[in-house]
Amino acid sequence: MYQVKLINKIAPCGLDKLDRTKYVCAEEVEHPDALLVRSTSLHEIEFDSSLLAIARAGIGVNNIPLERCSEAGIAVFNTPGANANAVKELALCALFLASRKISDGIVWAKSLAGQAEVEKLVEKGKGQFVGPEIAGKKLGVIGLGAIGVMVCNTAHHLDMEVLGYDPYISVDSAWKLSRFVDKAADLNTIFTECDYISIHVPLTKETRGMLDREAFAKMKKNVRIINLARGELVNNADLAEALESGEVACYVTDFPSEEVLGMKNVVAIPHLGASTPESEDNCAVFAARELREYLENGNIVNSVNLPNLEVPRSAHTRICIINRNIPNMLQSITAAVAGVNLNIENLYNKSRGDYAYTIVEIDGPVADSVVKAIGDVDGVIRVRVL
Ligand SMILES: NC(=O)c1ccc[n+]([C@@H]2O[C@H](COP(=O)([O-])OP(=O)(O)OC[C@H]3O[C@@H](n4cnc5c(N)ncnc54)[C@H](O)[C@@H]3O)[C@@H](O)[C@H]2O)c1
Ligand SMILES: O=C(O)[C@H](O)COP(=O)(O)O
Repeated sequence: MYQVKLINKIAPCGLDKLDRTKYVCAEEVEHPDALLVRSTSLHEIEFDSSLLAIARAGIGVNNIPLERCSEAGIAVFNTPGANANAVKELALCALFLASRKISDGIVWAKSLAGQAEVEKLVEKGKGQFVGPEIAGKKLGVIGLGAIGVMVCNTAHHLDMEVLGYDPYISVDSAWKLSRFVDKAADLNTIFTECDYISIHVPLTKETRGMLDREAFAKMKKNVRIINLARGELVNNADLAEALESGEVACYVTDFPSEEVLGMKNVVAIPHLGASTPESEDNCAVFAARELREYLENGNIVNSVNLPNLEVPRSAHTRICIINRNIPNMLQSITAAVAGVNLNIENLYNKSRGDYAYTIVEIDGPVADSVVKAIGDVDGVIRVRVL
């Protein structure tokens, strides 16, 4: 039986994809083959040597120690695009929240409860919540992946002028992007020209703090910023200054922190971007399928730390090897197999950065001694026989 440890609440329709005659899925699992996780941080968690895979039912993997996983031969997966529509819808909502002082207005209206002539008070007091329309304004979108592209395309239909920036845009995203979205040559163009800026990039060493004092100083006075991606993309101390001085008119974030909650003109949403039944189901189903394919067939689909390699099984046995991307690996691995006179039916190998993945198919059983010989090859990190 495969043991899958559930770190967060995962939608049941995803768990249904894991056949209970082959899988145990529970919060308490002693020696897990796999973890299913959402946003809980795994950085401080020690992994059992049994652990083969982690599936993130969602996109951001900054809660997972990727380097440590790669070194331990643990494949990490996420679910690209599976919650993009939910975040796009919240981003549209955030555009209006950033403009129209809706959340302050709602709080104020509620505060009128119990007072006489509420209708009159409403008409008298509503002037304090005036905010601009988004039509005709310029929106800058940083990061044109699954979410960013959808935000751009929809904002165009709301009559905004849209500028997009992504130096690493994928061919797939480029195909999906509306021709009405203009390409920003650099971040400065987004900073200097836009009335609204929405950020949709992963949190990495490169993007951490990308909105800082220098960036705010270049922005138009009264710019409105939407951050549904990760709190750490913004330098909080610099943001506080920019909000205080009025340089930034409003900051809408899906990542409240104590610091941010203390700032003025902040609209804080409690990380609801992917919290729709549709996206929770999508992510859970994607993640469960990725785990099943990896555990049962050794196929890697949507990994964030290892090369993707998906090929149909066409022989009795599969030897799946995670190895370093260094010279002579294939020669050493095939020598270990040939040493006992086994014939290789198929051999697949793909690399990604410092790591590579090799599938060797043999038309018959494979002795433990062969597995040991492969495992002993310098540069081999993990061997599995399926
Ligand atoms: N609030 C939520 O609940 C929620 C839900 C999903 C995703 N997210 C966050 O949103 C991020 C984006 O999600 P996605 O599904 O669009 O991911 P994605 O991988 O499809 O797109 C990310 C895009 O960012 C681009 N990028 C990377 N570095 C960049 C840089 N320095 N400058 C400009 N562009 C850069 C990439 O090229 C890619 O096109 C996730 O990484 C996650 O942190 C939040
Ligand atoms: O990166 C993501 O996919 C989002 O931040 C969603 O996180 P969640 O699954 O914890 O809602």
